[in-house]
Amino acid sequence: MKIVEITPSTLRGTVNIPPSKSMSHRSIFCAALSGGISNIKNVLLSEDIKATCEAMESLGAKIKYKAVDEKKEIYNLRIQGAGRMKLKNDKIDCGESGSTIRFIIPLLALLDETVTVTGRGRLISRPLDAYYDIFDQKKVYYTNKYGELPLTIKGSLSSGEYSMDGDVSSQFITGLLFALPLLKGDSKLVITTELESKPYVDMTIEMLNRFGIDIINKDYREFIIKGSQEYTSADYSVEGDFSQAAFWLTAGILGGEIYSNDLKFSSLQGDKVIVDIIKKMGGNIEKLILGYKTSRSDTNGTTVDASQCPDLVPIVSVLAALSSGMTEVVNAKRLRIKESDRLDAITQVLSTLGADIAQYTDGLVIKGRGKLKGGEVDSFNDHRIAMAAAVASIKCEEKVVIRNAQSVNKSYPKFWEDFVSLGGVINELELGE
Ligand SMILES: O=C(O)C1=C[C@@H](OP(=O)(O)O)[C@@H](O)[C@H](O)C1
Ligand SMILES: C=C(OP(=O)(O)O)C(=O)O
Repeated sequence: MKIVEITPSTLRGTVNIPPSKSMSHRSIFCAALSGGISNIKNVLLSEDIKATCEAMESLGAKIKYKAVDEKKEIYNLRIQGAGRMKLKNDKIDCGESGSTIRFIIPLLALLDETVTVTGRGRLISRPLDAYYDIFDQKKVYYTNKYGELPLTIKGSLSSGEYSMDGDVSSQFITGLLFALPLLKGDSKLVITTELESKPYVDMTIEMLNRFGIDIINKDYREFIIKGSQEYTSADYSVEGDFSQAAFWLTAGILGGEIYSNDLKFSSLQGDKVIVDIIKKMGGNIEKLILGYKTSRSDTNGTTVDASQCPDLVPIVSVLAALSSGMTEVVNAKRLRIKESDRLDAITQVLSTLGADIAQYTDGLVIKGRGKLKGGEVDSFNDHRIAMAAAVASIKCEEKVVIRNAQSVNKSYPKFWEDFVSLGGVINELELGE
């Protein structure tokens, strides 16, 4: 376990935002399913992306890694796709990556071979029921003890009508959109309730289009998927990650001046909305050529609807805890089934640091104050909680100690290095398990 002790300081300087995790997963999946060679450039080999690469190698893709910036773990990937998948390994470990497991399961259910998927940490119990319902309807055999991983599947999905609730996780919809075009016949995916995390579905469809797959989106209520489609190879360079940028943009508002570079303004990433949230709260944020500059500002509380940008909640809660007035985070039920129960984790962490915060079933209420106290907190093994606590330290009077600080490896292995490069003062301690 890594423990990071932070002595509060103002952060300032320039940070190159790491490549998007969501776009990396999607491009690697698509490249691996094509019959040719794709070059996927600017990939951060975080734990989750490594899980996706290994999973797709298990389906027959061959991946060559060329370091672009070894220190930052950024690589260009040359992916020889497997076309129609060829199962090389019947045990697939998705690590702690929800995206990897939810994107791959429908593909495995096309194979008609016995294959087991597993994972670690909270992934073991993160819900997959949306797929089990489909498997029951479509007569795909599966077995899982107590509803948890490992999950063994043997079956063959058939084309036709599929239906799914829109408020559990868009990752199930993405998973089906990857697999259904490969069936012989046409399919229709009906979303039975208002779809949450819509931008993630837009990102999926954009990536599928790049790789030659066509999906008709009927107002997020129905997706029409023609059968017998083929993935074609493509080259793609991964854009910067707005979910990660949110930490540094907020750090700039709380402290000195921070330049967050390598962001694509026309990105489909829903977490781009962090820019609007900061503006709405009264933060100084300026669009420059390469990204944004944020600088110390007095901000005010607001209402944040988390339904389309769940991953922003931990860091937006930090900003809210240090803004005047009340902030309400609404429509955030899904946060309870992420790497941690994020509504509970952020409430515990921020309360320990001295914030005034309360949780309810699907949201948070935060009463802001000028400063926090500091203290010792756990990341709950959740990367976004660790990173949010680190940014909160900027406005703490005393030291902040973060246990399980290695959880950042899931999406941003060089987070602590970037924190220090911006002037963060940390002491790291490695303890045995
Ligand atoms: O498809 C994706 O890349 C993701 C979808 C979101 O999940 P939900 O759809 O479950 O909200 C998000 O929280 C996750 O970090 C990444
Ligand atoms: C929830 C996340 O990822 P995943 O669902 O892919 O584990 C995340 O990155 O915050």
